[in-house]
Amino acid sequence: MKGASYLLPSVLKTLIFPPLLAHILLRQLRPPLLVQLICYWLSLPVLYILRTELSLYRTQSPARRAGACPPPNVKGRYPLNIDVLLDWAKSGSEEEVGRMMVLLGRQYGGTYNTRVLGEDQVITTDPRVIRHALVDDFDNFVKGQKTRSRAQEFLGDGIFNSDGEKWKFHRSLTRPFFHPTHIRPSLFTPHILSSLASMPEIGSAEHAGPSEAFDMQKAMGELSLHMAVDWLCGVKLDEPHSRGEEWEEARRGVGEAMRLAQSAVGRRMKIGNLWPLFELKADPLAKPMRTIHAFFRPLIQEAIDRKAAPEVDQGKMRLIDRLVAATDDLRKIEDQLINILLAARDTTASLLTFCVYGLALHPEVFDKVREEILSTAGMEGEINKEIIRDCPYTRRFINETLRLFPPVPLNIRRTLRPTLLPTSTGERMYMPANTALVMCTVLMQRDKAVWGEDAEDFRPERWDGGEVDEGMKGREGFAAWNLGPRMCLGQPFALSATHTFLILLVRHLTSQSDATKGGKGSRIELAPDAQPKGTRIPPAWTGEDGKGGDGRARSGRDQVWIVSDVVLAVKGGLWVRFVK
Ligand code: HEM
Repeated sequence: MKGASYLLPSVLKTLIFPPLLAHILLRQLRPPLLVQLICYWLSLPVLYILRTELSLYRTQSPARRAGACPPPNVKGRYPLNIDVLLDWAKSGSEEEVGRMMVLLGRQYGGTYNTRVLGEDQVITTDPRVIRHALVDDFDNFVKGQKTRSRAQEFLGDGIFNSDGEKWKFHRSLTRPFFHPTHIRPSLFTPHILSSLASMPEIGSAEHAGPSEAFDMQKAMGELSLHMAVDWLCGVKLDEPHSRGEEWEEARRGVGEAMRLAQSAVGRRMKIGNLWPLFELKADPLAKPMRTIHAFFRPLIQEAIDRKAAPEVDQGKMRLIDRLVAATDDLRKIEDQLINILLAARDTTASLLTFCVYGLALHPEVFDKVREEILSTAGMEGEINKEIIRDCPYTRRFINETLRLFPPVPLNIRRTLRPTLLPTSTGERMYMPANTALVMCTVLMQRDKAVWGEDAEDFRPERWDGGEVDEGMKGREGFAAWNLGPRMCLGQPFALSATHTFLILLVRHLTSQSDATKGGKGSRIELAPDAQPKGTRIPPAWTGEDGKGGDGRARSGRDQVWIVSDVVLAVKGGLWVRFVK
C-alpha cells in the first residue's frame, strides 16, 4: 500500500498501542466490560498527553543546557491545541489562515511552535531564522523523506523532491541551461503577442467603450505553460503537429493534469501521515500522471532521435536535449522535465497576474512604468536584454510585486539534527531534530518590523539605491526567490519573460491616471462585477470606505481575494477589462 511506511507506525502509535497497553494493565483487575471500554477510549488522549509532555521535557532540557530557549508554544484553549487545529480547519480561506498566523505572531513573536496534537511545528516570519535555515545551516534543513514520499509519484527524484547528492546531481546538470545566454526575450515574444491578441479588445479591431471582462489569471496560466514548454522542449503548443491523437489529447490536458497532481500532493501534505487512508477508494494522481507521461514521453523520444542525428542545430538546443545528452536514464529525464515545468509554470503565471493587478490598482505607478518603457523600448521594435536592463523602475515594480505577492508564499524544511536558531531579538531558540520549520515568506515580506511602517503600501521606490543590479540577493527580509544554495534557478527566465510581457502589454495601453496624456490605447481596470459568485472580496475586509476594514486584505488595500493555492493566486481569477 502506498505510504504504508509512514501510515502504519502512525496508526500503531496513535490508535493501537494505547488501548493495547490499557488492555494489558486491566487484565489482572478484570473490571466490567463498560469500564474496560471507557478505559480503552480514555487511553488514547491520556497517552497522547503523556507523550506530548515527555517530548516537551526532551526539548526544554537540551535547550537550557545550550543557553537557549525553545520557541514559545502556542497555548490553545483545549488540550493538544485542538482548538488551534479546528480554527485552522474551519477558516474558509488562506487569507484567514494568514490572519491567524499574524495574530499568533503578534502574541508569540516571529518564531513559535504550534504544537498541534503534540507535534512540533515551528512557524517563523523572522528573517534571521529564515536565513539560518536556508543559508547558514543549509545542510541541516532538508525537504526530508516525509515530503518526498508524498510527492514521489509526481516529482520522482527530480530537483524539487530530492536532497543531498541526488539534489546536487540535478542542480549541476540543469544549472548551465539557466544561464542568461539560453534565455532571450525573443523566445517569449511570439507567445506573449499571441496571448495579447486573444484578449478582448486588444485582439479586436477598432472598439470604443469598455471591453468584455476576462480572466487575466487564466490567460497568464496558459501563457506561462506555452513559454515553459517551448523553453524546455522546443515545442509550440498551438502549432500543428504529427504526433497522433494520444499526444494531441495529452497536449490539451497537460496544464490541467499538472494542476490536479499538484493539488493532490498539496492535500497529502495538509493531511499528514494519515494521507493513504484518504486515498483508499481512488488514487488522485493516477489519471493526471497518465496524461503527463503521455505528453512528455514522445518528446523525450524525439530528443533522443535528434541526439543520434549527425548535426544538431545548437540554436535549437533545449533543456530536454541537454538532459538526453547527459543521461540515458529516461525516468530521470522525465522527472527533471516535470519538476521544472512545475517550478516554472504557476510561479511565472502568479507573478504576471499580480503585475497586472499592481498596474490596475496603482495608476500612478502604471504611468511611471509606461513612461520608462516607451522611452526605452518605444512603441514597436524587437525587445532585447539591453532594453530590459535600461528599465530600472520596471525592475523595482517587479520586485515590489514579488515582495507583497510572492508566488511561493511559504516554504517548509525539516531538521536532520538539533540546531540553535538565531533570532532578530538576539535570543537563541533550540530546535530539535526531525522538526518541521514553516517559513512564511509572505508574512515576513509584509512585516512592519522588517520593512517599516509603510510595509503594506505598494511602493516600488523603496527599491531605489543601487542594489537592483545585484538582483536584491542580499536584501534582508526578501526571500521570494528563496535564499542560499537552493535559490531559484529560473530567476532569469521569470524576469526576462515578465519584462517582455510588460513592455508588450504597455504598448497597447494609454496613461492610467490622465487620459489626455496617453494618445491611443486603452486603460486596464479591475472588473469586480465579473468576478464569479462567492469569490468577491468580503466587504468586512476592505471596510466601508475601502480603507481599513478588519485588518485583512493588507488592511483594506486589496480589491481581490488572495489565496495560497499551491502558489499565491486570486480566488476565482483576476477579472479585468480594457477601457478606451
Ligand atoms: C516568479 C517566478 C518564480 C518564483 C517566485 C520562484 C521561486 C522559487 C522558490 C521560492 C524556490 C525554492 C523552492 C523550495 O525550496 O522548495 C524555487 C526553486 C526553483 N525554481 Fe523557481 N521561481 C520562479 C520561477 C521559476 C522558473 C520560471 C523556473 C524554471 C524555468 C524555476 C526553476 C526553479 C528550480 C529548478 C528550483 C529548484 C532549485 C533547487 O531546489 O535547487 N523557477 N523557485
